Amino acid sequence: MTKIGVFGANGRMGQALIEAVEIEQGAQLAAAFVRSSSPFLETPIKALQPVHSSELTFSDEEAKECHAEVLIDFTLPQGMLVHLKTAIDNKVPMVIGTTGLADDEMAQLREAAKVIPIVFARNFSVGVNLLLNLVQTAATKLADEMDIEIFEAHHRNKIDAPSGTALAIGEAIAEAKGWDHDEVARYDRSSDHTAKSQDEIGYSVLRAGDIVGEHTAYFATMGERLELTHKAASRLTFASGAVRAAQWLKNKPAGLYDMQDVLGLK
Ligand SMILES: NC(=O)C1=CN([C@@H]2O[C@H](COP(=O)(O)OP(=O)(O)OC[C@H]3O[C@@H](n4cnc5c(N)ncnc54)[C@H](OP(=O)(O)O)[C@@H]3O)[C@@H](O)[C@H]2O)C=CC1
Ligand SMILES: O=C(O)C1=N[C@H](C(=O)O)C[C@H](O)C1
Repeated sequence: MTKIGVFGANGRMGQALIEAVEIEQGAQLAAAFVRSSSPFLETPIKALQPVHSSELTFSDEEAKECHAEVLIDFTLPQGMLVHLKTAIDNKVPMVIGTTGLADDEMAQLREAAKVIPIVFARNFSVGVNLLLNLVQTAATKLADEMDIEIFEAHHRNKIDAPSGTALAIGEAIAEAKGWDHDEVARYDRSSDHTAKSQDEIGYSVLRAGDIVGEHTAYFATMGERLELTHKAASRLTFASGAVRAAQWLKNKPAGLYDMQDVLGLK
């Protein structure tokens, strides 16, 4: 049995994580945390996620006392860093799905992984993690004059762009091509009126309605086009992957792991 603590329990992913812990065999909810300023503090978990118990939510400042064997964070970068400090101070492994991390925030995560085991993934679905391998095959096997573009679509409330998954796909392609991702990524064509180069990865973004998460990598040339697409239909897909990662991580040594490690896809 793996006892799991969930941060951001009132968030979209927090609620999906509580449901996933309930569903997954061998997982148990140690505690659900919200911010100490949250209107959801000390409300029944059942109010957030009906399938769960009527135990109350705790403040994330109380996480050190919850006896969780693994902590899961899908919040925002500034919240994740506070929660990460709690995990380090208490030597508790952590699963992190928060996206939109700046370089210095990513550096802090890497430092933390020298002390505790961490699974960090910008997408916890099986399909996207397979897609990361498929785009590398396409990037290396297809002719060099292919145009490479990445499109992502998400719900209206997503604030980081491009999505963490889109960037992970672009970074996987850049690695396969031997490119420096930061040099080849092109995010905005509105002020740069030059033709498409085959040595660049273009990104485009859509935000609308309740789209859970869709990603397409395009490999196009004259006369043909390959599109590799993943569509998530439910947040439970990501949440179940994160709970699986937590169970996998429980007894691992300190280090930075990703979902491909968990799934054995490397
Ligand atoms: N890796 C993956 O597979 C996936 C990653 N994500 C990522 O997960 C993250 C959350 O997404 P989502 O659930 O849709 O977002 P929501 O806005 O629904 O939830 C965010 C949660 O984080 C909490 N939070 C925000 N800031 C802080 C802070 N400073 N300290 C403590 N808690 C804080 C919020 O609390 P409050 O309500 O009090 O503000 C809320 O509970 C995003 O980064 C998203 O990209 C999402 C899906 C899949
Ligand atoms: O915010 C979301 O919703 C999602 N975020 C992740 C990302 O940024 O890639 C994963 C998923 O697509 C949903």
